[in-house]
This record gives sequence, C-alpha cells and structure tokens, in this order.
Amino acid sequence: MPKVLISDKMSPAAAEIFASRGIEVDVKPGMTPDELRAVIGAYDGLAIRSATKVTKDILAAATNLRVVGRAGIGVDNVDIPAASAHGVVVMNTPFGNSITTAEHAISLMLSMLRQIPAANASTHAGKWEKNRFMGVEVTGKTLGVIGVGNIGAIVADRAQGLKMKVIGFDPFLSPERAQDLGVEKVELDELFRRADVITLHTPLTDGTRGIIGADAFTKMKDGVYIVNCARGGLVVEKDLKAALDSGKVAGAALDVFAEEPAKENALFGDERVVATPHLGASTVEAQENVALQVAEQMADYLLTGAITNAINVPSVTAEEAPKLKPYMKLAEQLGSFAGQLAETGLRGVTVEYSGQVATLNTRPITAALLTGLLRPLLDSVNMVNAPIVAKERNISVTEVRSDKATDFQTQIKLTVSDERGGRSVAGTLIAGNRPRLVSVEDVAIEAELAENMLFVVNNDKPGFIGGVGRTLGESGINIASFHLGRQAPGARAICLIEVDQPLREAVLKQVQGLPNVITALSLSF
Ligand SMILES: NC(=O)c1ccc[n+]([C@@H]2O[C@H](COP(=O)([O-])OP(=O)(O)OC[C@H]3O[C@@H](n4cnc5c(N)ncnc54)[C@H](O)[C@@H]3O)[C@@H](O)[C@H]2O)c1
Ligand SMILES: O=C(O)[C@H](O)COP(=O)(O)O
Repeated sequence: MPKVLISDKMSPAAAEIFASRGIEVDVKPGMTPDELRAVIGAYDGLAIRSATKVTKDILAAATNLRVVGRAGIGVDNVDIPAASAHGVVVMNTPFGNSITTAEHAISLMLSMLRQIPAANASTHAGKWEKNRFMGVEVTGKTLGVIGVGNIGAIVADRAQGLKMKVIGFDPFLSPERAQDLGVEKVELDELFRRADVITLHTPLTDGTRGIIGADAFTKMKDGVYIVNCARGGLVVEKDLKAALDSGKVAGAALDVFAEEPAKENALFGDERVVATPHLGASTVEAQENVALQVAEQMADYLLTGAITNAINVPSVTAEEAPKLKPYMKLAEQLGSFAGQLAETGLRGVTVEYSGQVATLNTRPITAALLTGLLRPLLDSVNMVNAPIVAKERNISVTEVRSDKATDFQTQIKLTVSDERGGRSVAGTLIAGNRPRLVSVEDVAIEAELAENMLFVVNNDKPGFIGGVGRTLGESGINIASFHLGRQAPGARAICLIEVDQPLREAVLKQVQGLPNVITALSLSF
C-alpha cells in the first residue's frame, strides 16, 4: 500500500481522499527540514503547499518518493530539476485557487487605495480621523497586469467590472486572447509608463525575478501603486522601499515577500504598505478545491499511473494508463536492447509507431524507450528525466506514426544511429499485453526478452547451433529458449538464447571464439 505524507497545513479533505483510496497517510505540518529529511524515505508521495521546501537534499533522502503534489499553483519551493533527476513526478493544481487569489489581489488594491487597514486601526482606537484618510477612485484608472495567465486574466475581468482600463504585458499572450479578455496588450515599458496601478501575476523564474526594481520604478508614473499577490522575489524590496521613501510609489499592497515567513521586513511599519501573510489562496473554497484535487491526482498516479497536471512529465489519463503500461514495458525493453548494443556515442533515435499503438498517447512510451536506451550508459536515468537527458546530450528524437499495421497489428520499431551507423529493433504485444521482439536489424526473429540472454550475430553455416549449445552445456548453463533468424539461407543470421543463469565472461569469450560467430553479447532485461 502506498504511503503519503502531508507536510503542510491542508484541508482534511486531502487526508480523507487518500484514506478512501486505500493509501496510508501521515499528516505532519510544520516539520523542520531536518525532521522532513529524516522521515521522507518512508513515503511514496509528499503533499505540500508553499511552506515545505523540497530541496535537492530532501529529494536525495527520498528514496521511495514517486510524486510531489502541490496543493496550489506556485512550485518555486520544489527543486524541479532535482525531482526529475530522481524520477519524481511534480504536480500542482493550476486552477483550484486562481479565483480566490485574483479576488485577494483586487481586495488588496481596493484596501490600499482607500487606506482601509490604517483607517480600520484608527477607528478601532477610537480616533475617528475622518479627515486623515483620503482615497483614490478606481473608475477610469489604468491597471497594468504583468502576467496575463489564469489569475491575471481573472484580475483583468474583475477590474473591468470596476470600470478600470486594463493593459497587460505577457510575452505568451496572443493578440486574440488579449482581445477576448478586453485587455490591451502592451510592452513592459509602456505598461510602466501608463499604469496607475501595477499588479503582478507571473511565476517566479529566472526571467521574472526582480522584474520590478530600481530601473522599472524610474519608468513608472509618479504616485503609482503596486500590488504583488504572486511571489516576493518579483519585486526588489529595497528598491520598493526607496521608491516609497522618494514618493515615486504612493502605495504597495503585498501578500508575498522575498523571505517567508516574513517576520521582519524593511517595508513593515509603513502605513502606505498593506501587507498580508501569503493569504492569496486562503479561502475555505480554494483550500477545499486544491486539497481534493491534489489528493485525487496523487492517488491516481500512485494507484494507476495516471498523470494529471504534472510539471515535469507528459500527462497520462486514467483511461490511457492501463493501455500504455504494456507498451511502455515493450518500449523500455527495445530501448534497452539497442542501448546494450551501443558501442559509441548515440546521435539520433527514430521511433516508428505502427498500427494500434500509433493511436495512443506515445509521449510516455517514447520516454520509457529512452529510459531503456540510456540506462546502460547512465544509471540515474528514469522515465521523468530521460527526454531531458537525451536533449542535453544532443541525441535527436524523432517519432513517426502510421496507423497502417505492419506484419503485426501493432508495432514499435526503434532505430538508433551512432558514429558507426545505425541499428534497429522492433517489437509487438502478443495476447494484448506481452512484449515480444519481432526483428533485429530487419531480420525477423521472435523472442520474449528475459533476465539473462545471449545474443549472437553469425554466418548461417551448419554446425553453428550445435557449437553454441555444446559450449553452454559444457559450462553447466541451461538453455531456456532458443530463437533464430536470418536474412537468407547461408547469409548473416542472429540468435537469441535465454539462459537460466548469468553468463560468465569466460563462457562468453568461448562463444565469441566459435567458428562463424561475428559477435556475441550477454544481455539482461
Ligand atoms: N499569493 C498567493 O497565495 C498565490 C496564489 C496562487 C498563485 N500565486 C502565484 O501566482 C502566479 C501566477 O499564477 P497563474 O495561475 O496565473 O499562473 P499561469 O501560469 O496561469 O500564468 C502566469 C503567466 O505569467 C506569464 N509570464 C511568464 N513569464 C513572464 C514574464 N517574464 N513577463 C510577463 N508575463 C510572464 C505566463 O505567460 C503566464 O501567462 C503563480 O506562479 C504563483 O506563484 C500566488
Ligand atoms: O502558489 C500558490 O498556490 C499560492 O502561493 C498559495 O500558497 P499556499 O498554498 O501556501 O497558501
């Protein structure tokens, strides 16, 4: 039974879902990194919000971990490359809290423009300072939205309801989408120049870190207002402080901070700064949504292999998962066959999907094939990082699909090229789910691949089979199955022999020395 740890405060709905799906669950919010490192090895899944930092260190200790589920959107607290390197799928819930967060951004903007927090404190103190608080009307003002994705789009919609003019900067926003949203698409500098209020809705990445800093402030209107309900690192806090002090910025509304929990911050204590402790997603509705979603997604993956909303691997629906499983096994075996034969650096991989398999989602199958192919060269390769590893090594990967069946109703053919040329292997499924090799180097041969195998390329001459059989027999090695194929009588032939125990180096050398043997290799699947 898989085991999941919930390490952040989360709606009880998550634990209930895990339990109802037969998954053992521990709920331990507030652990220190050391405490998490000490226990993480026992878990198959880790469910988090933004407080848990899933670092390289934690992942190195997470020897059984298969999935990290983020009940929320931002995954900047997870080391994604390290997770991929360890074969850990990282998934989030991209829509569960977006309305709630957009509402928080709008709330922050209005409370900043009407100075509600300061007026509230003053009124509670019995001061009745009616003349002290003079607000700013939003109607007719220009809102600049940086990052017009899910949340930015909802903010734009709500702001238009408040009769604001909305302009947006997002390099991935198409003109058509902008038009649909009623947002004027502009460049960043123009947004800085025109906006009365600027609100941030991008992820925190190397490209967005510090997107609002000293240089950006010089381009903005005097008396501009800033809202940040995305991530602390997007705004350079010391530059914001300087811009507030100089009067360039009239106010800032911040839900997120460079360091969290933010117990101390140079911006605290200034009445023009409205601050909340990362509450963007904190509504009953959003927390229920994200907890349910993350638990369902993680349970699906752990129990069926279905992958939804993953950051580092392609999706696999619950319906696809059982259909893909046998193909992934076949693909991994074919990849492994070619990988064990590889002698020099790989250059390119072509995968031809024919017949039934061509109608399926082949990305996970190709990932499994690359895993098998690269594993003989690289221990750390896995389903999650294999496509990345191939890309890093400049190995081109081409997929070709044909819905026409070959000799088989369904077939995967892999051709790899290296410095010495190319080689190909093909396989099919028999009885719906049993992988079977059907050709090597376009020579037909039918074999199931097993743990200990001897692969021989030879000249098709009398006496060869007897010679191999005798050599193995005299070495005490039992033959489980024997498969032959040849281009033509008397031409080049191949032979795959399943043996009951691993082949010792000395026995392999004897086979290699037999007459008519061109190559002999020990393979393992
Ligand atoms: N305060 C909170 O509690 C809270 C809650 C939810 C999400 N968030 C944050 O909000 C962010 C946005 O969430 P979302 O659901 O809208 O994500 P999203 O992926 O739907 O949208 C992000 C948008 O940013 C754009 N973008 C990327 N780089 C950019 C750049 N350099 N300049 C301008 N735009 C750029 C993308 O094209 C995308 O459209 C999340 O990444 C998360 O960090 C915060
Ligand atoms: O990215 C998110 O979803 C938000 O930042 C919410 O974070 P939280 O789950 O820690 O409230």
